[in-house]
Amino acid sequence: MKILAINPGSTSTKIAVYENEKRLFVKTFYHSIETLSPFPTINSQYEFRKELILAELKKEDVLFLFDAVVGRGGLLKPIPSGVYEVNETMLKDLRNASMQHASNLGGLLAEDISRSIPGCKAYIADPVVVDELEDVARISGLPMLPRVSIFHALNHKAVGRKYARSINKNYEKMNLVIAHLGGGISVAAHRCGRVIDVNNALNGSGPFSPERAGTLSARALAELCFSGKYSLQEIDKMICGKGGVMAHLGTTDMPAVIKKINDGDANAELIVDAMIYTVAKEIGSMCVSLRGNVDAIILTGGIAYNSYCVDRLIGQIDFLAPIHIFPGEDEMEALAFNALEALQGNIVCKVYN
Ligand SMILES: Nc1ncnc2c1ncn2[C@@H]1O[C@H](COP(=O)(O)OP(=O)(O)OP(=O)(O)O)[C@@H](O)[C@H]1O
Ligand SMILES: CCCC(=O)O
Repeated sequence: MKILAINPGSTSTKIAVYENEKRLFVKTFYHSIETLSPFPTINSQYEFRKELILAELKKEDVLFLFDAVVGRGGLLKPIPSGVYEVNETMLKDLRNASMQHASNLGGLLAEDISRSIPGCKAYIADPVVVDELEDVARISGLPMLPRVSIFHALNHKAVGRKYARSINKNYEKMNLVIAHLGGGISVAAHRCGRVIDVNNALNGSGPFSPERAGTLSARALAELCFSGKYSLQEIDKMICGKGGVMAHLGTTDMPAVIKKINDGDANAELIVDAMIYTVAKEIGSMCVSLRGNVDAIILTGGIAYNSYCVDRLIGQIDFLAPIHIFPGEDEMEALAFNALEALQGNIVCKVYN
């Protein structure tokens, strides 16, 4: 079985081709701010990203050989974890998503490319809107603003399963707290294979991150909104894109920030320590969601490569449960393996409606 996986990110498009479980090639196209600035919306980047992918596949001579094309899915309606065959309802919701997110292009590109290949399936797997919250975790202090599950579901699930396999256990029988530490940060309580609580990593809840503001004072934010100084778009950017470390230090490049700290920048040190402190508190809170019954805490995402951040974080949470580090992310492999399982009939595809 040959599978094409597509993962559109805010500043990159990653593609990978798999023959069953073997990766044949992977390619990351980085998109500079200058390249993307002519596009007013994420959806308007569609043709640009599609042409890049098709040109690469032609170069590799694999264009018409796929059994499935699988894309990272976007801001759909909340859905259970799993693999979904792309259908008309999904395409419509991806085109009209209420928020911009690069992963909205994943399902659209998968369907478009698969259409010209006879018998080829189009899938998405574990999109950012995977929702397995317990009822109590949905309720906020305002009925009209319930808590919402938006997080790095694909990598959370892949890393949870990988850790369980590494100790010959079943992910569905374990209790894990997983923290994805990337440009955005999500911390989730996984109880027996279900994410019963997680911060909304996109929309201002939980820890602050390299580019997101995390939980803010509601009243102070309301005052900012009504100050007349900012548009909704500008406030949106403060919450997601230009918040967090970016707002304090003008960069999301954590290795560069750590270098500043090593060169004696006390303010950079304070900001990174503060970010780590918010992550540690969120991890503690997810341990409470699991009533202290936690088999392991797993740290993943780009920042998990960095010993400064990881050591400080561990220093604050090591009394809670054993900690394991899975740096980076496994999203391409997770997409391809999910598609392979669906093609082979080992899992039943879910229907989006
Ligand atoms: N070796 C490293 N040491 C420290 N930080 C790193 C390292 N590599 C990447 N990062 C930081 O991790 C963040 C990006 O992480 P990652 O690549 O997991 O996320 P992303 O795909 O950009 O965003 P997200 O994870 O929110 O989808 C950036 O802030 C980057 O500076
Ligand atoms: C929260 C979902 C993925 C991301 O944009 O960081």
